[in-house]
Amino acid sequence: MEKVIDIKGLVFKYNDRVILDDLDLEVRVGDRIGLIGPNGAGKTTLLYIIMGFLKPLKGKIIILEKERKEEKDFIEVRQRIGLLFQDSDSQLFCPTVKEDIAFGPLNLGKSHEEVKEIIDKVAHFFGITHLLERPVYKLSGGEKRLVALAGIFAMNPVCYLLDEPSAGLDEQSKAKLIEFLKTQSTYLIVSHEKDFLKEVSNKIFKLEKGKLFQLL
Ligand SMILES: Nc1ncnc2c1ncn2[C@@H]1O[C@H](COP(=O)(O)OP(=O)(O)OP(=O)(O)O)[C@@H](O)[C@H]1O
Repeated sequence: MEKVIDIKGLVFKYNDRVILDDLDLEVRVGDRIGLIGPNGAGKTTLLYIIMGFLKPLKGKIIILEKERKEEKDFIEVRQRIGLLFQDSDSQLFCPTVKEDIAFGPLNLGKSHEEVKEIIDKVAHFFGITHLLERPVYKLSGGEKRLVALAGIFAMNPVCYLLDEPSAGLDEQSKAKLIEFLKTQSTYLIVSHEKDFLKEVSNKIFKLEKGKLFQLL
């Protein structure tokens, strides 16, 4: 597989307002893409369309070499592409951190033994072992972000879509995030932090007036 995502001629409107206007996007294996753009430009909307949460008016969406149109086409997409929501509260819904991280791999059919090993590995990597038994709602914003990242990492996706992953992270947690990204090969990151994006991206695009412009 060469292209993970191949989108052509995407048009999306909220009511009569055009958000994405004949937009093309390719994410190839090995692409580490940074996506910037003004508030309200449509960056999150684009990620939601890739995951099948929003339906475009027009456009061809090929993900993992298959055209995706209907709801059922996106089941595989959601199993193999990891989305980090901008708001961690949209991501975390289990009573405890441990259950939240276990949810994805259990859903993928991993055994309880395998899931236990995965939880140990990702919790250790993100330095959140001490949080595993804690209720999710009692975590701080930065802790929630790390737990959400660990939950996606646990699913071993082929590509990550990360919506402002560094927002609210302290220096140490941001360094962890960067270390994590260096172990991954294919991702698209939405962020307003240009220095962070320069450090972790090999291509940078700007979304403006409904279209993507390559800056780097
Ligand atoms: N359900 C909705 N109905 C109407 N307009 C909406 C709806 N959801 C989002 N929008 C609008 O669509 C536009 C694009 O939103 P989106 O969240 O994709 O922007 P963004 O580029 O991710 O912005 P930010 O950088 O602020 O996170 C915004 O102007 C937003 O107000």
